[in-house]
Amino acid sequence: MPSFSSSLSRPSYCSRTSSPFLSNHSSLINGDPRRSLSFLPASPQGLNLDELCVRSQRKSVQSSVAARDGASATKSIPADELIGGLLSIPSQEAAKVATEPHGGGDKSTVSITVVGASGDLAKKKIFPALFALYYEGCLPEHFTIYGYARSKMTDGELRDMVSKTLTCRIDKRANCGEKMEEFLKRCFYHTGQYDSQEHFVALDKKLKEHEGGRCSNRLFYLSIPPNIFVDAVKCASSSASSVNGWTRVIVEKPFGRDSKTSAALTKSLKQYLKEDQIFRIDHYLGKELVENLSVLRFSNLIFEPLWSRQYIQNVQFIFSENFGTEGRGGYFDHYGIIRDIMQNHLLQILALFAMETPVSLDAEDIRNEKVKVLRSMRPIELEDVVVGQYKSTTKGGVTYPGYTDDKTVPKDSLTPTFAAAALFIDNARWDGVPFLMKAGKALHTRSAEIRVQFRHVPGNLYNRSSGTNHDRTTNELVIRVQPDEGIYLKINNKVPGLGMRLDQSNLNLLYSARYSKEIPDAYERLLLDAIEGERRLFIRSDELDAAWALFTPLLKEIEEKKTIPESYPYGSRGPVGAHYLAARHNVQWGDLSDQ
Ligand SMILES: NC(=O)C1=CN([C@@H]2O[C@H](COP(=O)(O)OP(=O)(O)OC[C@H]3O[C@@H](n4cnc5c(N)ncnc54)[C@H](OP(=O)(O)O)[C@@H]3O)[C@@H](O)[C@H]2O)C=CC1
Ligand SMILES: O=C1O[C@H](COP(=O)(O)O)[C@@H](O)[C@H](O)[C@H]1O
Repeated sequence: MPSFSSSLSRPSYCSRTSSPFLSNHSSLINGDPRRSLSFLPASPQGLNLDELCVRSQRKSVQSSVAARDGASATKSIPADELIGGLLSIPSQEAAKVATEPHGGGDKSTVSITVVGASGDLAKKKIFPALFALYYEGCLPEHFTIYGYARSKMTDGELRDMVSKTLTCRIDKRANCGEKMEEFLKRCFYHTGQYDSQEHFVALDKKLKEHEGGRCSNRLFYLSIPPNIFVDAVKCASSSASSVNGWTRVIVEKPFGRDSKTSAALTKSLKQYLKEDQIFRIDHYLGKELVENLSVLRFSNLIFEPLWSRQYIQNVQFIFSENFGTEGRGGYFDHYGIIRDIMQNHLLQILALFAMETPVSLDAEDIRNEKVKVLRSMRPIELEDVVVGQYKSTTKGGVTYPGYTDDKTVPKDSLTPTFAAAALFIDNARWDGVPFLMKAGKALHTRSAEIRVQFRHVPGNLYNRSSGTNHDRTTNELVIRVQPDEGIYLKINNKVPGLGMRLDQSNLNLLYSARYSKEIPDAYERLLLDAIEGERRLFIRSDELDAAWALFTPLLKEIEEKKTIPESYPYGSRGPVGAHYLAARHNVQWGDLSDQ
């Protein structure tokens, strides 16, 4: 098979040079192919690490920043703003940085602080993703990981906790134990309050010890409840920012619960951080098949010409989980499925799916196109939405709890655990095409997929000759995000034999059959991107504003009218209302007819 890999010497697993996105980005946008080799900071201004560390002494650098309206503008930004609010590099350190020769990644460090390290997400996703990156050789030579939380823990206890969550890649178990040991030795813990400058100053001191006078880059991952985001950012930025490299903060969702609260959060964060330091994570954008969506469309001649109202009858974004809110009812009840899944994960995929061809594969060009799609969306009508809530059911002698059986959920809660909606994009490409979304918890299966149903063949010859209505069996392209990642295209074919019977079959790219490699977790990709300063898969503030502008009026209406969700049994296919909704738009849910 032809290989698209470049000869750059980054480990092949984490090298995204085979991706058109990164090859363009690293070599053309930053103009410095070394960035992908040595973890030089991906500053938007195209400086390499050596330059940034030295120039930060001079108080001012030229920085090309993405303007909020998406246009790129070059303006002068004081270096102290650029690097996170502090500029107190000791002169010996500065001199050291300035006199070191260019070209090596070995004089920079990356310190990753997981804020909220004792929590569920940190254990489940962040530490395992960091280990996977280390295991595959994707982390820079000098890196340190700090867990930060209020819980009292020693370094050893953190390592114990983390070690329980680590797994090895299926295809490389050989020296896994050794790698784990090495990784754990790079993990440390600091106990502190999220609003204590003093505790962050102490963290800073420890980080500096590990950084050993090298040019330091710092990444903070806010894996804490949203009500303490701003406190933690305030303390991290003013007491533990890097003084000579970059400082970035990954912020987990929820980013507010409506336009107003989201804008307030953004405003507060921007008191302490520049937009280009904020990495708003939507982990669905880090999923392999979501990444592949643009590749599929823009690098295959056969798809892009079909990508419009002319050939596509409807598009479906389906998310389903076969478990309830177990353990997260308190959080969930405040948000509901529309905020938890639709306004972010599904809408982000929709925007990627429907955007116009970006000018380039640069983050700003892609995000500009996504924003345009979001701004072109028609306000969502309540009548185009169905909400549901799961109820208890007993199957095979086992009783599954209803949503309101969760002790952390009020008995009279109207929070939807299921929603289906028809959305429209009022632009020339998509005029009149229903974009259906469906998301639910406690359904019969766990899956996430994108379904593209094409129009019927005009004047289908086989309708006439066989007397069968083949208009029902249109082509359908399915991108199965999870599980069993794959892409398949439903086509019509003749059943072999002397007669003329038509059948529908799948042209199937099943990843597990095609590739022996394990698919990386979304958090691995996103953490690596944040370390590299690649913003393409993170949400820019204007994207977030547009997403909330679309959903806020609907959410308000649902809440004000106290819309009663339709009940559905735990483990079922969801409320029947979803079928009527689809039928009103002349659509059948593909996941139901595809069993
Ligand atoms: N868990 C998941 O699957 C997902 C989580 N997220 C988001 O990621 C973030 C972290 O999630 P998760 O790990 O589940 O959260 P947790 O509830 O587990 O909280 C993480 C840590 O924050 C501290 N904490 C919890 N509540 C408070 C509080 N009221 N005040 C101060 N500190 C508190 C605790 O650490 P300590 O007491 O030691 O300080 C806790 O271990 C949240 O924003 C969540 O919405 C997003 C997607 C999925
Ligand atoms: O963001 C969230 O996502 C998870 C589902 O993520 P997945 O990668 O396991 O599909 C969902 O369970 C959770 O409610 C939501 O907050």
